[in-house]
Amino acid sequence: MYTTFLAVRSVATPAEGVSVFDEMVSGTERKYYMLGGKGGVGKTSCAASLAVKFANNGHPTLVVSTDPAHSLSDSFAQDLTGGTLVPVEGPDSPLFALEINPEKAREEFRTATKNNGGTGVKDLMDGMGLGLIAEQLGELKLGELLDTPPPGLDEAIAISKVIQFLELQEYSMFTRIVFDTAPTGHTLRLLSLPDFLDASIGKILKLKQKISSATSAIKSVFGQEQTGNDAGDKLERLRERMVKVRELFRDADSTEFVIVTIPTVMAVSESSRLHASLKKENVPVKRLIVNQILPPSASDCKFCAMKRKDQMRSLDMIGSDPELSSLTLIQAPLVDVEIRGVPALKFLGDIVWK
Ligand SMILES: Nc1ncnc2c1ncn2[C@@H]1O[C@H](COP(=O)(O)OP(=O)(O)OP(=O)(O)O)[C@@H](O)[C@H]1O
Repeated sequence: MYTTFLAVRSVATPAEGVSVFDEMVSGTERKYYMLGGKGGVGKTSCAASLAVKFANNGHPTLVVSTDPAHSLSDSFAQDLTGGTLVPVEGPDSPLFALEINPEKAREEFRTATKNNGGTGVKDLMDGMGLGLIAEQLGELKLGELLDTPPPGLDEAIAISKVIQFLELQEYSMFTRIVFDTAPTGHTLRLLSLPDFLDASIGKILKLKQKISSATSAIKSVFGQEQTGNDAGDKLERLRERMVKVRELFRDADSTEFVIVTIPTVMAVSESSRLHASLKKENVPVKRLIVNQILPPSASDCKFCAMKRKDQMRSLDMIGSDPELSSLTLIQAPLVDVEIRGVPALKFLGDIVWK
């Protein structure tokens, strides 16, 4: 059995009589929760426990991971891999998981782009004496961009894939969607990425348009069959989805980014920087989970006493940090067993999400 001591304290208390979780669970319109923070602080455990709690409170819920390490499978102690919707056994209402492998998503996108246009268009252009435009297209280096992706591109493509899925009928049932996001650095880069993608994809699309009007003029002279512009369409759809992701991240009515941290000076400092950058990007943040707090004990060993004192200092630091002090603080204890499987996640969820 799990034993714990728990304190959920609010620095900025939510509206009188309304608990943190009441606010999160109310309403049947779709809401997104994104959990982010430094590696290893407990994002996956908190995300999975929130998803279990939503499902146990009547919300058909989807929990998404774009982490190549497949930590959701480990956390739920069930095989949730495969890149498609997988039901999670245990909760009262439907809970599904979706694990997207970012590297695989980029590879799929690259293959599709290559097959549908990349080299195909170039060969066609060469054959028609339009090598110059083909070279220009080559200079845009889409292949290279996908071979050596800039930081965050994998996650961006993976998240855009999730957004694409969410448009499908089978996903319409979900009223709560919980993202177990990538670690801090990647998350930040991802948030600034859509602007970059927007610019580079826009450039590619313009050139594609130029080429297709040139080729259709030539084709109409020689009576050749018109080929599709699938790669262009694909890029356009990726661009549209990236814009959607950016809007979704910033929509305070439907989305909340929850920062997860641990009580160490390093983690708190990083969380403070994370909140500052999220604010700059207009991403709505209301809550900060401080996870793995040592519970008090009557018979304290010297190590525990020292450790707890250290943790208290970090908590005080949060209280006086200009970035973090305005957030609702949720303290979660370090429990004495590893949190794996639905019963353990329910246990953690009942502690964290009150
Ligand atoms: N409050 C807690 N008490 C005890 N163990 C915990 C607690 N929170 C998390 N853990 C354990 O810590 C480990 C890391 O947790 P988790 O995988 O949730 O972190 P993460 O931030 O998602 O990590 P990563 O960034 O590597 O994906 C796991 O073994 C988990 O069971």
